[in-house]
Amino acid sequence: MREDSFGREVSGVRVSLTDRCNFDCVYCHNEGLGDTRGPMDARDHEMSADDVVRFLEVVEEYGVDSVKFTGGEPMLRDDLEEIIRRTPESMEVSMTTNGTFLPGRAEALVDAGLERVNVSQDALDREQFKHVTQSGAYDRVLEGVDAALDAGLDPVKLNMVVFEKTAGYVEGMVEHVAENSGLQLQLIEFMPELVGKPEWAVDIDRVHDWLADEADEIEHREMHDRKRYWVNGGMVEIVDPVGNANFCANCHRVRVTHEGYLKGCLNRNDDLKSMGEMTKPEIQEAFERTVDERVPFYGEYMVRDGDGGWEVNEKYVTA
Ligand SMILES: Nc1nc2c(ncn2[C@@H]2O[C@H](COP(=O)(O)OP(=O)(O)OP(=O)(O)O)[C@@H](O)[C@H]2O)c(=O)[nH]1
Ligand SMILES: C[S@@+](CC[C@H](N)C(=O)[O-])C[C@H]1O[C@@H](n2cnc3c(N)ncnc32)[C@H](O)[C@@H]1O
Ligand code: SF4
Ligand code: SF4
Repeated sequence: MREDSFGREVSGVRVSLTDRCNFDCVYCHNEGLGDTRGPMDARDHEMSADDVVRFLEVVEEYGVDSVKFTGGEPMLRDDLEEIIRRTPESMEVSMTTNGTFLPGRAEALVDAGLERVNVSQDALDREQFKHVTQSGAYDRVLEGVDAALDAGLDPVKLNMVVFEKTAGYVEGMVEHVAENSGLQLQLIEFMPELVGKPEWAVDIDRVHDWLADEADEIEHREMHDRKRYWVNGGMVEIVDPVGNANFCANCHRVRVTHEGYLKGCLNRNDDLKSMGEMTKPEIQEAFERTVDERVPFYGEYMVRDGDGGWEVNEKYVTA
C-alpha cells in the first residue's frame, strides 16, 4: 500500500460520481465540491464508467481494497450498476445515498455487486426532514431504507449530521436503530469548513458523554479512531473529524471528484490533481503525487488559533 509522509497507508478510495443532487440539504459540503443545485441531467464533464473503472484498476495495484461511491447523489447515474459490476473483484463496494432512488433499484445494485449502503436520514420527523433537506421525500427515504434491507444489504447505516437543527433527534434515532435489526447509526459531526455557519455546530463531546452513559459496550474502530457505542442492541458510531484529535491521523482515504481530479482530503480543494486523459500511467503518477502530498487536515493543515477556533498552519500558507 502507498503510504503518505505521515505514515498513513491509503486503503480506500471515495469516488464522487456526480455533483448533481435532487436534494438541497442546508448543511451539504457535497464532498468539498460546492453547491448541488443545478440541472439534474447527465453532464459531459462527469467521469465516464470507463474512466472510473480504469482508475479503480490502477489503485487496486496499490492495494486499495475498498471503494465508496458518493456524490452529489450517486444514484442519479444511470450507469451505476455497470460501474459496480465492473469494479475489481478484490474491492469492497459501498455507496452513500439519500435513499430516494433505492425503491425499485436496490436489488439490481446488489446483483451488480453492491455490498453496503449508507442512507442519509437526519430526523424521524417529516417536518424537520423537509426543513433540513429542502425536499418532501421523507416517506420515499424510509421506503428506500426498507428496499435496501429487503435486497439483503445488512447493515444499512443511517447517516445523521448532528448540528443545531437535528441535535434534538439524536435520542430518537438511537432508539430507532436499537428497535430495527439491520440498521446502524452514524452520527456525523457537522463540518462547517465548506459551508460556513460555524454557529450551527454543537459540542460532539456531549453526544459522546450521553452515549457512554447509555451504552452496554464501547468499541474503537481503527479507521479514523472512531468510537462505536452499543445501546440496547443497536450500534451507534460517531464520525467526529473536528473534535477527535486522532481522526485525521487515522485517515486512509483518497477522494476523486466527479470530474476526475484526485483529492487528498475532503476539506481541501487546493490539492486537486488531474488524472490527465486518464491513461493508466497518468493515473498512477497523479495517485502517487496525491498520496505523497497528503497531510492530516485537523491538527496539521489547520491548527488551533488563540481563541479555540482553527486557522491554516503557516507552513501551508507559504507553500
Ligand atoms: N472529514 C471527514 N469526514 C468524513 C470522512 N469520512 C466520512 N466523513 C463524514 O461522514 C460522512 C458520511 O460518510 P460515509 O461515506 O457515508 O460513510 P463512512 O464514514 O465512510 O463510513 P463507512 O461506510 O463505514 O466506510 C461524509 O460525507 C463526511 O461528512 C473523512 O475521511 N473525513
Ligand atoms: C455529500 S453526501 C453525498 C451522498 C448522498 N447524497 C447522501 O446525502 O448521502 C455524503 C454525506 O455527507 C454528509 N454531509 C454533508 N454535508 C456535511 C457537513 N457539512 N458536515 C458533515 N457531514 C456532512 C451527508 O449527511 C451525507 O451523509
Ligand atoms: S442529499 Fe447528499 S449530496 Fe444531496 S444535498 Fe443532501 S447531503 Fe448533499
Ligand atoms: S485528513 Fe481529516 S478531514 Fe481530511 S479527509 Fe482525512 S479525516 Fe477527513
